[in-house]
Amino acid sequence: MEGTDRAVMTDTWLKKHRLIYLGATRHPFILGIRDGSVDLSSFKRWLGQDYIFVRAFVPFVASVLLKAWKESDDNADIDVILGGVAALNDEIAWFKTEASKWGVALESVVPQQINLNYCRFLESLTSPDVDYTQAITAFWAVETVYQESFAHCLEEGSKTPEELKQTCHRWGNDGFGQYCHTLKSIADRRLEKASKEVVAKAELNLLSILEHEVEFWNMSHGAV
Ligand SMILES: Cc1ncc(CNC=O)c(N)n1
Repeated sequence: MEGTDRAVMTDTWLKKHRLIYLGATRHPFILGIRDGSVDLSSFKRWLGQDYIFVRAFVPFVASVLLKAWKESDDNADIDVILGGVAALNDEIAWFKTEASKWGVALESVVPQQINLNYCRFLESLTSPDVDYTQAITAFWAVETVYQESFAHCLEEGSKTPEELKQTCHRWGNDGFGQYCHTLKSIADRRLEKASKEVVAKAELNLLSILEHEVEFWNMSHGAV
Protein backbone atom coordinates (compact mmCIF):
# COMPACT_ATOMS: atom_id res chain seq x y z
CA MET A 1 0.00 0.00 0.00
CA GLU A 2 1.19 3.49 -0.76
CA GLY A 3 2.80 5.30 2.13
CA THR A 4 2.71 2.48 4.65
CA ASP A 5 6.47 2.42 5.06
CA ARG A 6 6.99 6.16 5.07
CA ALA A 7 8.77 7.28 8.20
CA VAL A 8 6.60 9.27 10.59
CA MET A 9 8.54 12.39 11.52
CA THR A 10 7.83 12.46 15.26
CA ASP A 11 8.75 8.76 15.60
CA THR A 12 11.99 9.37 13.72
CA TRP A 13 12.85 12.26 16.02
CA LEU A 14 12.04 10.40 19.24
CA LYS A 15 14.32 7.57 18.09
CA LYS A 16 17.07 9.95 17.08
CA HIS A 17 16.86 11.93 20.34
CA ARG A 18 16.06 8.96 22.55
CA LEU A 19 18.50 9.77 25.35
CA ILE A 20 17.24 13.29 25.94
CA TYR A 21 13.65 12.06 25.57
CA LEU A 22 14.27 9.46 28.27
CA GLY A 23 15.94 12.17 30.34
CA ALA A 24 12.67 14.12 30.20
CA THR A 25 10.25 11.21 30.67
CA ARG A 26 12.24 9.01 33.09
CA HIS A 27 13.72 11.71 35.26
CA PRO A 28 14.80 10.82 38.84
CA PHE A 29 11.89 12.94 40.15
CA ILE A 30 9.42 10.78 38.21
CA LEU A 31 11.25 7.56 39.16
CA GLY A 32 11.05 8.74 42.78
CA ILE A 33 7.27 9.10 42.52
CA ARG A 34 7.08 5.68 40.89
CA ASP A 35 9.09 3.91 43.60
CA GLY A 36 7.69 5.98 46.46
CA SER A 37 11.04 7.48 47.49
CA VAL A 38 10.18 11.03 46.38
CA ASP A 39 10.84 13.77 48.87
CA LEU A 40 7.52 15.50 49.55
CA SER A 41 9.14 18.93 49.74
CA SER A 42 10.33 18.31 46.15
CA PHE A 43 6.81 17.41 45.16
CA LYS A 44 5.44 20.60 46.71
CA ARG A 45 8.11 22.68 45.01
CA TRP A 46 7.21 21.11 41.67
CA LEU A 47 3.49 21.74 42.33
CA GLY A 48 3.95 25.47 42.96
CA GLN A 49 6.25 25.96 39.98
CA ASP A 50 4.05 23.93 37.64
CA TYR A 51 1.03 26.04 38.54
CA ILE A 52 2.93 29.11 37.32
CA PHE A 53 3.99 27.23 34.19
CA VAL A 54 0.43 26.09 33.38
CA ARG A 55 -0.89 29.64 33.67
CA ALA A 56 1.72 30.73 31.12
CA PHE A 57 0.93 27.69 28.97
CA VAL A 58 -2.67 28.92 28.42
CA PRO A 59 -1.72 31.88 26.16
CA PHE A 60 0.65 29.59 24.24
CA VAL A 61 -2.18 27.12 23.58
CA ALA A 62 -4.46 30.04 22.65
CA SER A 63 -1.84 31.05 20.06
CA VAL A 64 -1.86 27.51 18.66
CA LEU A 65 -5.65 27.75 18.40
CA LEU A 66 -5.38 31.04 16.52
CA LYS A 67 -2.82 29.60 14.10
CA ALA A 68 -5.01 26.53 13.52
CA TRP A 69 -7.96 28.77 12.72
CA LYS A 70 -5.88 30.74 10.21
CA GLU A 71 -3.74 28.01 8.69
CA SER A 72 -5.16 24.54 9.23
CA ASP A 73 -6.45 22.45 6.36
CA ASP A 74 -8.62 20.44 8.76
CA ASN A 75 -11.41 21.98 10.88
CA ALA A 76 -11.21 19.11 13.35
CA ASP A 77 -7.87 20.46 14.63
CA ILE A 78 -9.71 23.34 16.32
CA ASP A 79 -11.87 20.91 18.30
CA VAL A 80 -8.80 19.04 19.54
CA ILE A 81 -7.01 22.22 20.62
CA LEU A 82 -10.18 23.60 22.21
CA GLY A 83 -10.35 20.35 24.21
CA GLY A 84 -6.84 21.14 25.38
CA VAL A 85 -7.91 24.61 26.51
CA ALA A 86 -10.86 23.12 28.41
CA ALA A 87 -8.53 20.62 30.10
CA LEU A 88 -6.28 23.49 31.19
CA ASN A 89 -9.27 25.22 32.76
CA ASP A 90 -9.91 22.10 34.89
CA GLU A 91 -6.23 21.78 35.56
CA ILE A 92 -5.92 25.27 37.02
CA ALA A 93 -8.84 24.56 39.36
CA TRP A 94 -7.19 21.25 40.29
CA PHE A 95 -3.89 22.96 41.13
CA LYS A 96 -5.70 25.26 43.55
CA THR A 97 -7.39 22.38 45.38
CA GLU A 98 -4.25 20.26 45.37
CA ALA A 99 -2.08 23.12 46.63
CA SER A 100 -4.38 23.81 49.57
CA LYS A 101 -4.30 20.08 50.40
CA TRP A 102 -0.50 20.18 50.58
CA GLY A 103 -0.34 23.58 52.28
CA VAL A 104 1.29 25.28 49.30
CA ALA A 105 0.37 28.99 49.07
CA LEU A 106 0.22 29.48 45.29
CA GLU A 107 0.01 33.29 45.47
CA SER A 108 3.38 33.47 47.19
CA VAL A 109 5.30 31.01 44.99
CA VAL A 110 8.22 32.81 43.35
CA PRO A 111 8.88 31.59 39.80
CA GLN A 112 12.36 30.09 39.43
CA GLN A 113 14.64 31.24 36.61
CA ILE A 114 14.36 27.84 34.89
CA ASN A 115 10.57 28.18 34.87
CA LEU A 116 10.76 31.74 33.52
CA ASN A 117 13.14 30.57 30.78
CA TYR A 118 10.76 27.83 29.70
CA CYS A 119 7.76 30.20 29.75
CA ARG A 120 9.73 32.74 27.72
CA PHE A 121 10.62 30.07 25.17
CA LEU A 122 6.93 29.15 24.75
CA GLU A 123 6.08 32.83 24.48
CA SER A 124 8.58 33.16 21.62
CA LEU A 125 6.57 30.48 19.77
CA THR A 126 3.42 32.63 19.97
CA SER A 127 4.99 35.02 17.44
CA PRO A 128 3.15 35.29 14.08
CA ASP A 129 6.50 34.38 12.46
CA VAL A 130 6.15 30.88 13.89
CA ASP A 131 3.83 28.85 11.70
CA TYR A 132 1.07 26.44 12.73
CA THR A 133 3.18 23.35 11.98
CA GLN A 134 5.89 24.45 14.40
CA ALA A 135 3.35 25.48 17.02
CA ILE A 136 1.30 22.27 16.97
CA THR A 137 4.48 20.16 17.02
CA ALA A 138 5.72 22.05 20.09
CA PHE A 139 2.30 21.66 21.74
CA TRP A 140 2.40 17.90 21.14
CA ALA A 141 5.91 17.67 22.65
CA VAL A 142 5.06 19.58 25.85
CA GLU A 143 1.92 17.51 26.51
CA THR A 144 3.56 14.20 25.64
CA VAL A 145 6.43 14.57 28.10
CA TYR A 146 3.94 14.82 30.98
CA GLN A 147 1.76 12.04 29.60
CA GLU A 148 4.70 9.61 29.24
CA SER A 149 6.19 10.60 32.58
CA PHE A 150 3.09 10.26 34.72
CA ALA A 151 1.73 7.19 32.89
CA HIS A 152 4.99 5.48 33.90
CA CYS A 153 4.07 6.07 37.56
CA LEU A 154 0.78 4.19 37.11
CA GLU A 155 2.12 1.15 35.26
CA GLU A 156 1.93 -2.35 36.70
CA GLY A 157 4.56 -2.76 39.40
CA SER A 158 4.85 0.93 40.29
CA LYS A 159 4.77 1.84 43.99
CA THR A 160 3.38 5.35 43.64
CA PRO A 161 2.14 6.56 47.06
CA GLU A 162 -1.65 6.85 47.31
CA GLU A 163 -1.53 10.63 47.89
CA LEU A 164 0.35 11.16 44.59
CA LYS A 165 -1.81 8.93 42.42
CA GLN A 166 -4.31 11.69 41.61
CA THR A 167 -1.52 13.83 40.22
CA CYS A 168 -0.27 10.95 38.08
CA HIS A 169 -3.81 10.29 36.81
CA ARG A 170 -4.19 13.91 35.76
CA TRP A 171 -1.66 13.43 32.92
CA GLY A 172 -1.19 9.67 32.90
CA ASN A 173 -4.80 8.66 32.21
CA ASP A 174 -5.78 6.97 28.94
CA GLY A 175 -7.92 9.89 27.78
CA PHE A 176 -4.95 12.23 28.02
CA GLY A 177 -2.89 9.57 26.22
CA GLN A 178 -5.43 9.50 23.40
CA TYR A 179 -5.41 13.30 23.22
CA CYS A 180 -1.59 13.33 22.92
CA HIS A 181 -1.85 10.72 20.19
CA THR A 182 -4.27 12.95 18.28
CA LEU A 183 -1.89 15.93 18.64
CA LYS A 184 0.89 13.69 17.31
CA SER A 185 -1.19 12.75 14.25
CA ILE A 186 -1.90 16.41 13.52
CA ALA A 187 1.78 17.31 13.90
CA ASP A 188 2.86 14.46 11.62
CA ARG A 189 0.24 15.34 9.01
CA ARG A 190 1.52 18.93 8.93
CA LEU A 191 5.22 17.98 9.01
CA GLU A 192 4.73 15.72 6.03
CA LYS A 193 3.69 18.71 3.92
CA ALA A 194 6.04 21.27 5.46
CA SER A 195 9.16 22.79 3.92
CA LYS A 196 12.60 21.52 4.96
CA GLU A 197 13.15 24.77 6.83
CA VAL A 198 9.99 24.41 8.89
CA VAL A 199 10.77 20.74 9.64
CA ALA A 200 14.27 21.70 10.77
CA LYS A 201 12.90 24.42 13.05
CA ALA A 202 10.30 22.06 14.51
CA GLU A 203 13.01 19.53 15.35
CA LEU A 204 15.11 22.20 17.09
CA ASN A 205 12.05 23.31 19.06
CA LEU A 206 11.48 19.72 20.15
CA LEU A 207 15.06 19.52 21.46
CA SER A 208 14.65 22.82 23.31
CA ILE A 209 11.41 21.60 24.89
CA LEU A 210 13.03 18.35 26.04
CA GLU A 211 15.92 20.29 27.57
CA HIS A 212 13.54 22.69 29.32
CA GLU A 213 11.52 19.74 30.67
CA VAL A 214 14.65 18.08 32.13
CA GLU A 215 15.59 21.37 33.78
CA PHE A 216 12.05 21.77 35.06
CA TRP A 217 12.20 18.39 36.84
CA ASN A 218 15.70 19.23 38.12
CA MET A 219 14.20 22.32 39.76
CA SER A 220 12.14 20.10 42.10
CA HIS A 221 15.36 19.12 43.87
CA GLY A 222 15.73 22.71 45.00
CA ALA A 223 19.42 22.83 44.11
CA VAL A 224 19.01 25.74 41.73
C1 LIG B 1 6.57 21.80 32.76
C2 LIG B 1 5.32 21.19 32.24
N1 LIG B 1 5.32 20.57 31.06
C3 LIG B 1 4.17 20.02 30.57
C4 LIG B 1 3.00 20.09 31.27
C5 LIG B 1 1.75 19.43 30.72
N2 LIG B 1 0.90 20.35 30.09
C6 LIG B 1 -0.11 20.97 30.75
O1 LIG B 1 -0.38 20.79 31.88
C7 LIG B 1 3.03 20.76 32.51
N3 LIG B 1 1.93 20.87 33.27
N4 LIG B 1 4.21 21.29 32.96
